[in-house]
Amino acid sequence: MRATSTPAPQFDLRDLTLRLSGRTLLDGITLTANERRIGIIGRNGSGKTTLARVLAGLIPPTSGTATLNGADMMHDRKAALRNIGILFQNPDHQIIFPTVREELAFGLLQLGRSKSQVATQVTDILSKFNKSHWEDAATHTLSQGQKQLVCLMAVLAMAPKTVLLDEPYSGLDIATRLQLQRYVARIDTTVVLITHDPDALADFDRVIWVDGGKIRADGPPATVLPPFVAQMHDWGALDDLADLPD
Ligand SMILES: Nc1ncnc2c1ncn2[C@@H]1O[C@H](COP(=O)(O)OP(=O)(O)OP(=O)(O)O)[C@@H](O)[C@H]1O
Repeated sequence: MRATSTPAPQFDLRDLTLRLSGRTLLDGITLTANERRIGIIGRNGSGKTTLARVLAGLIPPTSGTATLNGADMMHDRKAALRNIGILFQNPDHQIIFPTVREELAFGLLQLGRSKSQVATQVTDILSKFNKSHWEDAATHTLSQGQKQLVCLMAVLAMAPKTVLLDEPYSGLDIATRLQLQRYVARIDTTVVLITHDPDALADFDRVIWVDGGKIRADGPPATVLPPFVAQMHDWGALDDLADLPD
């Protein structure tokens, strides 16, 4: 009988720990995940962005392992480009090219595509978002929401298996947020969304609550979000903003 091999889980984190400057930022995180919509919530400074950076292979963990679809993002940069695309909170930290065309082309060139393939794919992604008229636009003239959409298109053009969005809606007005959320809802691959907005995760398959670099709760939104919101209100009644880090 032919042996059937089970595909590696999309995310496989084992005892992931990160210590920097004498502080433990991630503390023994272990989980596997295959869901299509995963939310990550937690207080400011709880370790969400740090976890995202380790997942994407941008920071090496101090100990433990993190693999995505069986590949170690830290040691296999080609696999990292295919597996994960990240949209950070501030598009100004992500956009480096003077025109939208060059910005969208960059990642595709990194994937080794030819110049003519890249030109076609840039045209395609702009047309998919009804933004063909943006191709020659100067990136510095775009609004925050427009820049965020350029970053999202740049990520999606590379067709990664997972799209990781780190607070993509902060700094956007309600209308722009709703428009961008609509684009995100249409993404037909796995989405990991880091957010402070519990409502944005109500329809998700799974929510992971990170607290002090550890997983405090992990499950469906209906289980994880109510205690999270209650805890946030309890903390809101304190004045721990006055505390300084150790
Ligand atoms: N390079 C670094 N060296 C030392 N400490 C760091 C470093 N980067 C982040 N930290 C600390 O790690 C902790 C977690 O930061 P992180 O940015 O991951 O939190 P977060 O949950 O994404 O927060 P926010 O919701 O505010 O974006 C914070 O206390 C931060 O000060």
